[in-house]
Amino acid sequence: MQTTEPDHSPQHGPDALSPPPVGPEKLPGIRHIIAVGSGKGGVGKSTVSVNLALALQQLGASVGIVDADILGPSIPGMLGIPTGEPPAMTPQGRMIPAQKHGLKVVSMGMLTGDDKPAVLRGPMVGKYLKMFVGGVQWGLLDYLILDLPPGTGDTQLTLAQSMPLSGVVIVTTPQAVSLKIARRGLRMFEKVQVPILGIVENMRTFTCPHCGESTDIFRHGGGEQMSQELGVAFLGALPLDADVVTCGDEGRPIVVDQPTSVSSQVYVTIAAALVAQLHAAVATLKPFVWKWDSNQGAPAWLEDAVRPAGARNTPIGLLRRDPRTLSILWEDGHRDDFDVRDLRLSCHCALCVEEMSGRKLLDPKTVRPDVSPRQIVSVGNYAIGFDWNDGHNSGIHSFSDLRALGERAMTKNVENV
Ligand SMILES: Nc1ncnc2c1ncn2[C@@H]1O[C@H](COP(=O)(O)OP(=O)(O)OP(=O)(O)O)[C@@H](O)[C@H]1O
Repeated sequence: MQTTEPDHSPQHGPDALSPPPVGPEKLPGIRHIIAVGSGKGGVGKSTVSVNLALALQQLGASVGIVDADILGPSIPGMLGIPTGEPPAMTPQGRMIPAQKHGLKVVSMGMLTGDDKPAVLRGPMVGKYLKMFVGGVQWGLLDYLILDLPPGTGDTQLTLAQSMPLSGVVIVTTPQAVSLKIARRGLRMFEKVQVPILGIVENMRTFTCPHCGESTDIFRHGGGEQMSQELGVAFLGALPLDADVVTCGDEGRPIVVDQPTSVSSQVYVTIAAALVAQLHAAVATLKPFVWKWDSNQGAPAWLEDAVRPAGARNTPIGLLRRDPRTLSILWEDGHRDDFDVRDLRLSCHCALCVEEMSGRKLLDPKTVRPDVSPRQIVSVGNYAIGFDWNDGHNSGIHSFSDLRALGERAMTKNVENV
């Protein structure tokens, strides 16, 4: 039988210290299901999952965690939960999760033990995953964290398509190779319409405990740059910290063992940013296919979602102001009005701009004055794609490009005054 601690987890709902989680429950009793993923292995995804869960708990939420790495479970070890002891079951045949440090936990490691590999075929992995989420007596949870295995394969797709995820947090380290793979993982989630809640950069700066000098061993700021490029929130950067390893190995995660350490404080900041993102996500635009002439399928215009500290690259409204003008309202309250022909001219797809040199291939003289969109579609939560009435339909405008375009136009107008 799996040992469980008495339930010290905070109360669900109005008593919580953090802003109450918003939105309808994703599963009965569970407000938000949040996947934590990465492209590359070993970037600290499980460490982040565990400490983020504990930091959310510190903010007053009740939190569960599923070790969705069915083939290589590591969460029991990090939390100090004995492995190979099957969990207790309710009379109705639902699994009772283990409890440690106030978190409710389910992992394949509890069934198989640490050193016995679970040899399962793809469909079985999917079945276990569904059981670990839907077949568990979770009780009331504000957040259920799913620690995904690395990669962009079957498990991630099964989860993304079969679970009502509130979104995914992507963990990366600052090296180029990790960023590249994280970007691929991010795109996969966007393709299957899972909101990206933000990027966490792990192992950024190492501060020598002897001399106090800081070194960026794996470079610096790549995660932040990626978030800007893709218009995705940057949740925070964690230092490279030897104590994180020791704490993880000893089953006492750093947020529990050293709550005042720099790492723990960053975790609490990341948890708060994640909660803010979930609030914002409730108000963000839903996917759309928008017929320009008839305005059928027009996306929302959510003025109520404007926040002074809102993201610059997150649109909260798109509007056909008149047949020649597309307005975009950004979360920080700024509005851009784009002439649709200017948007056609600014297309930078491979047909309009030479990829290697950046040389413009599109001659403005060849673009008719009355060019306008036939259709505009959302592309993940980072861009829109245009189908133009001149037959061109390969261009995608990312929100960060559109915001920059609006800014350039504004500067030009000021210069011309
Ligand atoms: N910020 C950090 N500073 C130092 N070490 C860290 C940090 N984050 C994680 N680690 C260490 O890196 C190793 C890998 O971490 P972890 O197992 O969390 O990665 P993962 O991405 O989940 O791996 P996998 O791909 O196997 O699932 C562990 O030894 C962990 O203690």
